[in-house]
Amino acid sequence: MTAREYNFDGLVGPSHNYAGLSFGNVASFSNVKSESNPREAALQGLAKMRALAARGFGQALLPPHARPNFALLRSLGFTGSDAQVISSAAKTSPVILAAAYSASPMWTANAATVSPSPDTADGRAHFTPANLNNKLHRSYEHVQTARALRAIFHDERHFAVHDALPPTPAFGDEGAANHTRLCADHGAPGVEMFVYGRVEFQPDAPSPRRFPARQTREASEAVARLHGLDPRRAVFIQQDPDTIDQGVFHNDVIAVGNGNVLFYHQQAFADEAASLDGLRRVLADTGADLVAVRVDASDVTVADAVGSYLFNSQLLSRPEGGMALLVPRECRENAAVDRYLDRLVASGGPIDELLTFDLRQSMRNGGGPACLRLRVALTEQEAAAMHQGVIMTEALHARLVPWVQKHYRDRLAPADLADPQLAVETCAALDELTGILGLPSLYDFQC
Ligand SMILES: N=C(N)NCCC[C@H](NC(=O)CCC(=O)O)C(=O)O
Repeated sequence: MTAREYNFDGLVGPSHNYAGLSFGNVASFSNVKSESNPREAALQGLAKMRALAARGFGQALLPPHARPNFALLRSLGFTGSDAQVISSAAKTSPVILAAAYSASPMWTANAATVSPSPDTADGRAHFTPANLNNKLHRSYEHVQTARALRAIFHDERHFAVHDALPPTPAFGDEGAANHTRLCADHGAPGVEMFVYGRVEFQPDAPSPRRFPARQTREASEAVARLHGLDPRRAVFIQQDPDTIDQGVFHNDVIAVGNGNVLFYHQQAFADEAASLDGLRRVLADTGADLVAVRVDASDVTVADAVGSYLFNSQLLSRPEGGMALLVPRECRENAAVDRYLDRLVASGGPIDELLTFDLRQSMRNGGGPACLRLRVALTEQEAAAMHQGVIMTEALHARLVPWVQKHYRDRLAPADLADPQLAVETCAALDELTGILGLPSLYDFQC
């Protein structure tokens, strides 16, 4: 069956800001309390979506979440009118207010894990929203994510959207950022590779010492079970705990795969040789040969990988053949990475084109091109069955740009989160957005 990969990018919400909420994410911590530009962030994201759609890649979007999250604030004891809730949270605990205001759902690689229909026992595409329970500001995203996914993938003959895993450290789940599907073809059964940072029920297993391992093996195994994956085609690999301690808080900061190609850093996995052997063997059973593009530490250090987000690139199969690597501008500004990339595309290997995008606003919170997208491989029938209003087209882009320009601020400082007007503006923006996307009643405030 022919199938095509769609990248569902997170549309950046109007409250995009730098609050330093993600311990272990170097960029989030370094840019804490600096001023953001939500308008520019949204336009940078839209420019990427538009360019990929224009090149013939499947491109769609996931809408932002309502902010601030009043349910969270009220559950933590802030009372009164919406304006009073904001004002008392701002006075008592600005960090809680920032958590309730985070635009982090823009990083849709963490929205869910997706198994396309050729991999699952019931022949449907399965989605499990990630519980993201390692960070307060991300731990409640799954509620709205499930709602949006159920609205878009509403046809239960084709799609199954599960609830998130139990929100407890044993089942820490960060979604597709730690999940890579390798295959001969999107429409053929593939190998699903789950990368975890620690094992809850085996306390002597290696784990990082400095920064948290957000994904557990137990969570990855549970998602594979929920999706009805064939155990012979699901592979579980441990991330190198030392790289987590150097700021590699998700596997997609150190490796990316597409088709039969795995582009990865030598220090990505705890046991590189065994991991690669296992993958190669399992992939061979599906009729595909693994092409491993290994980046040596002598060419690019882990620090350079984290600073440039080389591996947080999108590896894309061009409709006309060959693969392009979409990298953030920071890769061209890092001398070692820049040199490496020039050699990579000239090497005669599978990656023969570079696309460079300015995603600085998102990058400053540790979100590169690959963080901004959720990959969903769909057959033609499935693509026709999903909600069409979220598919990126020139026409949709042309409606969204003025919508952003009308509603988004061009500067947001931490103190601005205390301004009750920001909540009013956000609500108006999202209300209008549901009209543009044709997704009525997407948010609680609309019910
Ligand atoms: N690697 C992938 N797939 N995603 C990147 C997510 C970045 C996100 N940053 C933040 O949540 C920062 C928010 C702040 O500090 O304001 C995170 O750490 O979870």
